[in-house]
Amino acid sequence: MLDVKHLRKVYSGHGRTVEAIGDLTFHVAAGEFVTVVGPSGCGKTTLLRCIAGLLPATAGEIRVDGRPVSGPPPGLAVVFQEYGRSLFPWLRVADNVALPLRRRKLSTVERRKRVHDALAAVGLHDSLEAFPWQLSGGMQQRVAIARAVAYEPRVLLMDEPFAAVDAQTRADLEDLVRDVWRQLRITMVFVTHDIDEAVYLGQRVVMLSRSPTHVLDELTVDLPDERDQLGTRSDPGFSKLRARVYSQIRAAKAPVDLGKTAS
Ligand SMILES: Nc1ncnc2c1ncn2[C@@H]1O[C@H](COP(=O)(O)OP(=O)(O)OP(=O)(O)O)[C@@H](O)[C@H]1O
Repeated sequence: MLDVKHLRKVYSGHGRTVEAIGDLTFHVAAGEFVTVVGPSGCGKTTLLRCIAGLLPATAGEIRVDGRPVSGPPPGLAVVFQEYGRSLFPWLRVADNVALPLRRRKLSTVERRKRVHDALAAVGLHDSLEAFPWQLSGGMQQRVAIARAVAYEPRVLLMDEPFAAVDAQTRADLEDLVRDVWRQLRITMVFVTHDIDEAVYLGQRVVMLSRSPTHVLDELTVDLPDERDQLGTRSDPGFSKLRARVYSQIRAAKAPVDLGKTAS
């Protein structure tokens, strides 16, 4: 479904050259939930922008459904970290969610149904008429997720989407994302610097080195599909997995701001 092959990305300009991504190769199968974890500044956002066709690769290739990415691929949606900047403050919630559907040839009835269903799926069926600035940060991020879901993407990329919300809201949103994935079986690529989040959410964790980035290792998360914040996180299997991810990244001499430490 998604193939990243020898991806390299170098930024240059204003007398400065940054090799953000050195040589990245990994594969994501259709319907799989893959989390990508790496230290702050290792090129996670750069990677997602390249996959989303928003940034050209310096070298290497990305394919979605076998087709090389040279612009935004059809059927792919992205949820960014900065929900405050991704929603239009002058549009009501329902109109924000309906926005990407404008290009699709849908009847008004079908469009309304998709918007309503997507907002219901994220628990915001009663906020259709609200403006984004009337909602909390967590609710705004739910709107951004609903907008992506309403589009019915085959691939959903998420770029540290919960980094700016409080711990309780973050836990709720993590469960929401897993529910959405389990219902719709979209192919998910979720990047985070939080090791616990990567293990809790993913079926597989791809671990990245510091820039110039390469894949350190990949780990299958052999935890049951049915997960919950208390039970799963206190499971000895969960602790083992997060310790493995933590030690891999620490062994690569990552900086200290790597989310939570393993115990
Ligand atoms: N437009 C740009 N021009 C030049 N350098 C850039 C640009 N965008 C990112 N970089 C550099 O590329 C590297 C990777 O940045 P990127 O934002 O992709 O990392 P990240 O892992 O997403 O970071 P964080 O976890 O802090 O969000 C960094 O050194 C950054 O300074």
